[in-house]
Amino acid sequence: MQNIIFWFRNDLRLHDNEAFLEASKAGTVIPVYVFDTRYFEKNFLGLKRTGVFRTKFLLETVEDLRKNLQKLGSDLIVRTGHAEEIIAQIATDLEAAAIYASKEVTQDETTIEALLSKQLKPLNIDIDLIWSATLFHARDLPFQINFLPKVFTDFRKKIEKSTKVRETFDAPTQLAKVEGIDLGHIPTYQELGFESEPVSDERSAFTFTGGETEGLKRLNEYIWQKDLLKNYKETRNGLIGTDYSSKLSPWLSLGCLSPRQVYEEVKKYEAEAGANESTYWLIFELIWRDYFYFMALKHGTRMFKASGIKNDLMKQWSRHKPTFESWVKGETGEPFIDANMREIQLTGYMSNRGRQNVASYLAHNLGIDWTWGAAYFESALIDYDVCINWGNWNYIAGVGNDPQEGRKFDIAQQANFYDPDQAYVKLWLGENIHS
Ligand SMILES: Cc1cc2nc3c(=O)[nH]c(=O)nc-3n(C[C@H](O)[C@H](O)[C@H](O)COP(=O)(O)OP(=O)(O)OC[C@H]3O[C@@H](n4cnc5c(N)ncnc54)[C@H](O)[C@@H]3O)c2cc1C
Repeated sequence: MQNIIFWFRNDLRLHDNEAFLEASKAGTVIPVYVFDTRYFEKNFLGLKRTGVFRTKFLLETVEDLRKNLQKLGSDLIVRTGHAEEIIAQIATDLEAAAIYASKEVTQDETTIEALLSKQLKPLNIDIDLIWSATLFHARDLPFQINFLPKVFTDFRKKIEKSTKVRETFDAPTQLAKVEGIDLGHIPTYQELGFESEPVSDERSAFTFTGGETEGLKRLNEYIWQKDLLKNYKETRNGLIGTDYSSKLSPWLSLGCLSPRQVYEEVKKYEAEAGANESTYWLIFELIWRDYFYFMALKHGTRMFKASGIKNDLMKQWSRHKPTFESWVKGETGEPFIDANMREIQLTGYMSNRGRQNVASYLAHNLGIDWTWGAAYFESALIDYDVCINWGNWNYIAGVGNDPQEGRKFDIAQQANFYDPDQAYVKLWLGENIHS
């Protein structure tokens, strides 16, 4: 049987992984994961692109993936370096016939794909990139990507009317042994440039562990064991604790969970326990997630520029560092903002309600270049997803497609409504809520 390299990227799972399944059918699959050092470098703000909370989650995820592959008779080759060089080297050493991987959509990721493709050309090795990140398959969109509707509601209505979510793929049940190559070790925090692992905070709303196994467990706990889905729409704007929203985002972002798996579980619940607005709303949020992926596909690098996908060159942004730093540290003097910014700094997680408010505050109240906020989120968030993060920031900063021309929140009103007794603010800022 010919050797086929499977390059794991942001699809760190065995269930519903079409690319992996195809690779395992095409020959002896050699699973590889590369800790690409470019993602651990510092960005223009001097922050590591992948901060310590996401690193922890990623390390746990790769460890879990390796264990799950071992259970099927295979293993995971782990390397640290530049993905295109490492994958091409392994392919050469093992005389691989082809590389399979999941397709990505954004600039850095597609650049790496192109670099790999270039390295493979003289070796005459094919690369097969398979779409796997979204609920609705890119090929099933009822329009060409250039005609992606400018408004989310139009997108949602069109796709719900004419497109079916494809069925999930089962995980393979048995795999061939990986032989003739050093498996390599999962890097330590120090090897990735951190002094130590993060300190956990007992106030955290995210207390879970990385990996497909834990992701599937949380999905089951959220929908079935704790029966939380049935009230999701009413609780989702909560601020404290693990259960006000699903907390599936870190697993979805690394691909430990597939959105179609979540969809099927929701449908199963609806069939058994009944559908309601809440059960639909989780799917509605996954459609938002899809929208940002397709937006990234359509608009490319524009999403990362201050002028945004709208190419708004008129809007002037401040780049006043001390003001930005006060936002990062949670020292703006606005308690609701400061509490949220402390939470993200100390845990890597922040509620959706918090994210909307702090992003609006940075862009509209402080007038700071919103790309700084997005880059800070990239470093700090445990669930960072390039499409969702930059897409949401575009939207809130008013340089996206939002017909409302930006989302300026009245912070005091939001705090009164979502944190009426100040329990959240007190949790993060202490009893005397002056930051
Ligand atoms: C400025 C800003 C930046 C954000 N950055 C990210 C990011 O990097 N990664 C990320 O996963 N989410 C991001 N979000 C979206 C959202 O805040 C998180 O997905 C959500 O808070 C995660 O918690 P949950 O899984 O409990 O969400 P739930 O409310 O349980 O939602 C279920 C799932 O739906 C998707 N979803 C929910 N809200 C949104 C949304 N607004 N846009 C797109 N998809 C959504 C997520 O995959 C989420 O896991 C951002 C939102 C804002 C306003």
